[in-house]
Amino acid sequence: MLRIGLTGGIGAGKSTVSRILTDLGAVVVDSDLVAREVVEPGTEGLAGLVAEFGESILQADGRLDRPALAARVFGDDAARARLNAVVHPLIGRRTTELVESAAADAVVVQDIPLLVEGRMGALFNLVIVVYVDAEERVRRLVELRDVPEHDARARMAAQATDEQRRAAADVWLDNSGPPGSLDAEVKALWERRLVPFEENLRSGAVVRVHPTLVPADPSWPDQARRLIERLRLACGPTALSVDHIGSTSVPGLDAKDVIDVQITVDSLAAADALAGPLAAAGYPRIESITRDDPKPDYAIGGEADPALWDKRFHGGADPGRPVNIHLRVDGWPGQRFALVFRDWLRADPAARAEYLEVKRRAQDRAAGAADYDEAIAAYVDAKTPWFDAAYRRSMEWAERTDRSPS
Ligand SMILES: CC(C)(COP(=O)(O)OP(=O)(O)OC[C@H]1O[C@@H](n2cnc3c(N)ncnc32)[C@H](O)[C@@H]1O)[C@@H](O)C(=O)NCCC(=O)NCCS
Ligand SMILES: Nc1ncnc2c1ncn2[C@@H]1O[C@H](COP(=O)(O)OP(=O)(O)OP(=O)(O)O)[C@@H](O)[C@H]1O
Repeated sequence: MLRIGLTGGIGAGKSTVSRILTDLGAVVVDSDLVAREVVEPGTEGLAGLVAEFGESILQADGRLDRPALAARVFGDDAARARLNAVVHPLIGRRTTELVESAAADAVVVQDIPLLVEGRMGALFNLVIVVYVDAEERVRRLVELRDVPEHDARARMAAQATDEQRRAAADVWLDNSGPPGSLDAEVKALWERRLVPFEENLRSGAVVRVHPTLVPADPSWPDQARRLIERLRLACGPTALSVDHIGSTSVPGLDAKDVIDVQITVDSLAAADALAGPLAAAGYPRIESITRDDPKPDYAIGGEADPALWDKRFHGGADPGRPVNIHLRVDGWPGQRFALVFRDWLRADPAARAEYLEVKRRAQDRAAGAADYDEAIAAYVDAKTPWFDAAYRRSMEWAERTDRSPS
């Protein structure tokens, strides 16, 4: 089962996107509908609200007077917090039941207006944000849905900002265009990313990309941050630290469009214990980067016992975001080097330029390869001699500047 979180500010078009996804075959769980269900007459939810806000929030027929409650909570942070404290746990429980009843191969889309506010992003394999500028949202709510303008604005003020939503978004859908303008984009997302992602997740397949350099992407650190949040959740306290490493962690450095992350653990046995949870979260283990090289790490730092370079290696199931996940043991040379090498490149423009040249040559060598495995092997081989020296240089730099990895 692939779990997608769908969110956006009020009036941005979540329901519109949900409908397109439902037509394509997704199982949609709508939090606004669940929120209504848990306060139906006779429920624990409605009793809780009456205990909190009094009988004045009931209509004559005993049902919740929604406009009356809305008038009390939008514009009053404390009252809204009391409302949320009553209903959110009930919404969460019922949502879990609905999600668990979906088929094993379902793409489940949870439409959650308050996903960002509730910091729920890491619970999902992917977060989709629907965006429309606030003034246009007000216009649509007032003109198309008859929402009073002050109510629309009060709700917006009670929600996350566009900037906060952008930071949480793996996929950003701009719904500023005319009706229907998102149809093709959502269909392409479904066919090219969500369906293959679900298949990969179920079969344990990982996404591989040919080693081609792309210009530095300023959104890499944000993408890594979301990946790290998901990995922390999957690993729990067994992960002593989860860090963005590699070229995508060095601002301005062109790189393969693959995010590298290091999970530090206290033993290889601890890394092995994480294989199951990581695979379930969409990050299955790979035996080796290349077909012929059972020890994928660079044979560098010759003074150290090669066994101390051992690690576990995982990839990702999302076709839209290739990742390399390195599990290494705390204090072993490879674990330290990953962090020191990153910090050295961040601090030293000349080292960065040198490394870029090495990567360009490696890319050229990989370009002639017959298949993926050969290409990666050629790419890694071309970089290894430089890495051997870079290991010593970066470690010397760390000692000289008295840096422990930041
Ligand atoms: C206050 C209530 C009774 C008003 O009902 P009403 O029918 O007017 O609105 P409805 O529930 O359809 O929500 C419409 C939109 O308002 C916004 N909204 C609703 N509740 C909240 C909230 N607690 N905080 C911020 N925005 C909210 C969302 O964008 C939502 O999509 C109702 O919104 C409610 O019970 N809210 C608490 C549950 C909740 O948080 N729901 C939203 C996400 S799960
Ligand atoms: N591209 C568009 N152009 C114009 N109007 C649109 C567009 N997309 C959606 N709308 C309209 O804007 C309004 C809000 O859209 P929708 O109901 O999908 O938003 P929502 O994010 O689900 O809102 P809510 O937060 O209330 O659940 C609706 O009346 C919808 O028909």
